Amino acid sequence: MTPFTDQKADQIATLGENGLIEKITRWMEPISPPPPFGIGDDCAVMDSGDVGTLLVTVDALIWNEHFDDTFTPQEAGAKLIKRNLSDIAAMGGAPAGAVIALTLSDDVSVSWLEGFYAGIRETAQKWGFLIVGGDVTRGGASNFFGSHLTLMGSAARAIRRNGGQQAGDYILVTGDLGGSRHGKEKTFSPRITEGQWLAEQSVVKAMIDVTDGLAKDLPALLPKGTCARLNIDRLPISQDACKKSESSGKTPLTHALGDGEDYELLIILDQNTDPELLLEEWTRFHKSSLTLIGRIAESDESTERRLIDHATDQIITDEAFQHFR
Ligand SMILES: Nc1ncnc2c1ncn2[C@@H]1O[C@H](COP(=O)(O)OP(=O)(O)OP(=O)(O)O)[C@@H](O)[C@H]1O
Ligand SMILES: Cc1ncc(C[n+]2csc(CCOP(=O)(O)O)c2C)c(N)n1
Ligand SMILES: [Mg+2]
Repeated sequence: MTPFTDQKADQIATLGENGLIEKITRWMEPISPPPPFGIGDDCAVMDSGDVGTLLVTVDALIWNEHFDDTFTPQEAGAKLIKRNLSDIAAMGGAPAGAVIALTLSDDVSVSWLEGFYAGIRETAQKWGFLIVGGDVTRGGASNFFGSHLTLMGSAARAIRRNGGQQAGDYILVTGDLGGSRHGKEKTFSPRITEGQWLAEQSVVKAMIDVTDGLAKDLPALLPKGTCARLNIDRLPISQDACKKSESSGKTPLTHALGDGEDYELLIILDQNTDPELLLEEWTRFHKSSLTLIGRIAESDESTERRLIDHATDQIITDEAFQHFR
């Protein structure tokens, strides 16, 4: 029996990425605790007694899915590390050690791999953690390169996706959004320092990193019975999103909400605080920007977990990035 099928109804493409993870969550239920200890957050949280809170995350870098021939091998290696660091940042953590699994076809170049590992080495050194092992396995005769990094870390206070946020709380985002294929997919810097600083602020309730686009990652922070009311004119839309819109025929807003690979932090702030105070403090410590983009609000069924344009009351319908679609 092969892992593959010709039956459309049985293909993961019919299910979509979210549907597949929902299924896996159900299949795993007896052996997988609820988040943040199991499936459902940026990292899994493990209680390690007196060492503090441990974080674990795994993310892939696959040829023609996450990088292409415009990448140098160093950029590809760095991206594998930075994608995982972004998830540690989203919990307010620091990286501690990692293992790498490679799945390679026979024709992968040794000199390319050397460059790939140089990118890994430089990036891990920059962020101060060790690669403690890994695995190599064969992925067919030709044209396959897959890599997976399992990264462990720790956090004094791990910020979850669900931190008891509710209608009235503020929504903020670091950096700017959209157009990542124009360069940010290679040059982004994971928001590790920013994530740790935010975790020290008791008014920060919840956090996620924006990898699939605001249109998908913001709903993951919205409790049942709520929506996000956004001040669209305040949304930090990148220059690259505007550049992209010139050739795509889509609006810069559509790119900002749906391109993905922003690797920014999306933050929920307690409503019983003045967000201006946090924004002011922020500028004293960080070069990157932080923007207040809206608030969580109560919703009816038709607007539940949707993004609403606060100025017009219209539902924003943009699609985010999804695999298997
Ligand atoms: N194959 C799988 N088996 C078990 N759990 C999974 C699997 N794939 C994803 N998950 C879990 O589902 C949750 C959501 O996964 P998702 O990949 O969307 O999060 P993420 O890692 O933050 O996103 P990204 O991959 O864009 O960085 C996470 O808790 C993750 O550990
Ligand atoms: C060759 C190539 N094709 C497509 C893209 C765009 N892309 C790939 S993965 C992803 C979102 C997060 O994925 P994941 O859920 O795997 O973390 C996006 C926006 C790219 N960068 N390079
Ligand atoms: Mg994440």
